[in-house]
Amino acid sequence: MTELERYQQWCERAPLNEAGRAALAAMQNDETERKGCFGAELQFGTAGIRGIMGIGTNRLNDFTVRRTAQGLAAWLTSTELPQRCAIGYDSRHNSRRYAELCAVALAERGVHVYVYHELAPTPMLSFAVRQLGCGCGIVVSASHNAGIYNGIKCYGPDGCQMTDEPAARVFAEIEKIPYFLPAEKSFEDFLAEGGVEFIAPELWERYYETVLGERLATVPSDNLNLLYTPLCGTGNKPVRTVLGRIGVNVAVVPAQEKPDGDFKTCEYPNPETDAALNESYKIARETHPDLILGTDPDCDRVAVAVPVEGGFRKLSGNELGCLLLDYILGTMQKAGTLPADPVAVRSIVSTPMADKIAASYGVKMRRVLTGFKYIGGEILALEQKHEENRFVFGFEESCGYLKGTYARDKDAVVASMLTCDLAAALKREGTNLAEHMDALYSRFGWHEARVLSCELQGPDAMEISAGFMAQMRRELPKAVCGIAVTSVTDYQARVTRDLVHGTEEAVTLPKSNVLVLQLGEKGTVILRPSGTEPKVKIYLTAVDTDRAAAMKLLDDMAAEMSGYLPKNA
Ligand SMILES: O=P(O)(O)OC[C@H]1O[C@H](O)[C@H](O)[C@@H](O)[C@@H]1O
Repeated sequence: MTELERYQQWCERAPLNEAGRAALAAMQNDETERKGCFGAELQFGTAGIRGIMGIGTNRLNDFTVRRTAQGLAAWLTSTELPQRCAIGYDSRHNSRRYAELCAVALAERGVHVYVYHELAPTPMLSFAVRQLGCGCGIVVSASHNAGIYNGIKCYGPDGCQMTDEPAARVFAEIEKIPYFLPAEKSFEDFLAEGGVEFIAPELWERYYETVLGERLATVPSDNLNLLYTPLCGTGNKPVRTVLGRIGVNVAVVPAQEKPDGDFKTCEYPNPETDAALNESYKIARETHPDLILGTDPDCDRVAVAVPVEGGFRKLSGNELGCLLLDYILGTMQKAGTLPADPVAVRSIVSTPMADKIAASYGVKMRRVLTGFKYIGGEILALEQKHEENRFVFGFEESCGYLKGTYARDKDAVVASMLTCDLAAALKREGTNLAEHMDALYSRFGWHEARVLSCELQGPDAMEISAGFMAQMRRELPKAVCGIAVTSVTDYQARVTRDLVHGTEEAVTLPKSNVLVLQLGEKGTVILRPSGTEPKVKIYLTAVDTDRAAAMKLLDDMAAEMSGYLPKNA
């Protein structure tokens, strides 16, 4: 179907209210807007289906949400899996509404639905899927995206976001479903009949106990003064509960304490950005906490900053990953609790420094594609061999971390707890996370990293990003900053070409639109389109035994590589 045909179909058949009809009419002569709304249908990306809320096949709205849940229900009812689904949602506009629409779509097909009675973190949904023996799960959230977005993340029976294969099967079901199948019963009807029920408060308590069970510290962290922000999302209650129980003195950023779909004072609540903590910095200048910590709206990722002379040093996702990895492996090794043949996992775009830290404890780091679902997939593979206790830690440079196997998605609650315990232990030794990080750099080499990204505007974003990757494949740089490219890995073609020896090796990871240029021991350049936002990303790493040299190289690499970014930004 063409964009115009889709538009026409909605004009004729969509049961819209007056505002909806007016929005459709306004698009008639506005090709850009129409293309944005009807130019495509929402697709599964890095983290499920995500899009701007609005009218059309390419937007999140009652019809596309209902259809997605109907597709999920069609898939579930065609399997032997338990006919149960758990649903969670965050603080975004329409999140609760979409959660109810999803519940109805599943209950209509005889699936028993459990819904959180109030907003809850993504990892708590993952936990609920496992605890309640569900065949699938849903989180209504667009994670870190700006407030105009929302999304539907779909989970499998292991509590992990669906990986490519099941997601493709669900997607095939979604595509068979017409957009405007009316619902005969309401959410309240199903609640009254028992087809839908709220998740019991006991599960919250069990989750807290489980997270606390992952603790490594043996003394309270009551020497730590923390400034915390839930960034207007779901973290406020669970993070404060867990940190309270380990003794941390927590002050909360008032303007960001309550749920707010507009994310006022943090319009782009992405923990990868320094700006996510701007409001916290204002307060910290007055209150002088030991540490600042923020969790993103669905509380699966965490941002951490340390007050340093003259300001604040925000740790990157890679840095916190290295600190937590070293803390976990070091503490477990000392306590004699490190399992035999431990498994730690990172994504291919996360820092290789973690591999060196892991190796120093005799642990081999596994690498997976971008998307925490692939880390969850590694845990599932271990579980199938009854070896899940070998999993010690998983992380991504985008600020997602998991210790434990009780959830199969990144968990900012457990990450906050471990970070605070480590910070408290360091404070007792007269140091802090920033200095400790620098000590790791001195030991393992300075791995300076930066992500360049370019936001693509307008309805042609997908084509521009595809064009960018194709162009890079056609005209691969032979050198970056005068450093020869020693190998190129194309995850799409699933091959690594060693340019020094002229050999080729097959890539074992699934196909993905990613290109990796290796600059010998000096660094890497990785290119991929984002799967959650209209962006292309270039991940740079510069390595040197000298800090200034690594930073200089990184700056030079950034200057050179930014010239390759598409121009419509
Ligand atoms: O780089 P993107 O595709 O935009 O994804 C950004 C992040 O989104 C989600 O949080 C995924 O779980 C992460 O794995 C990913 O790194």
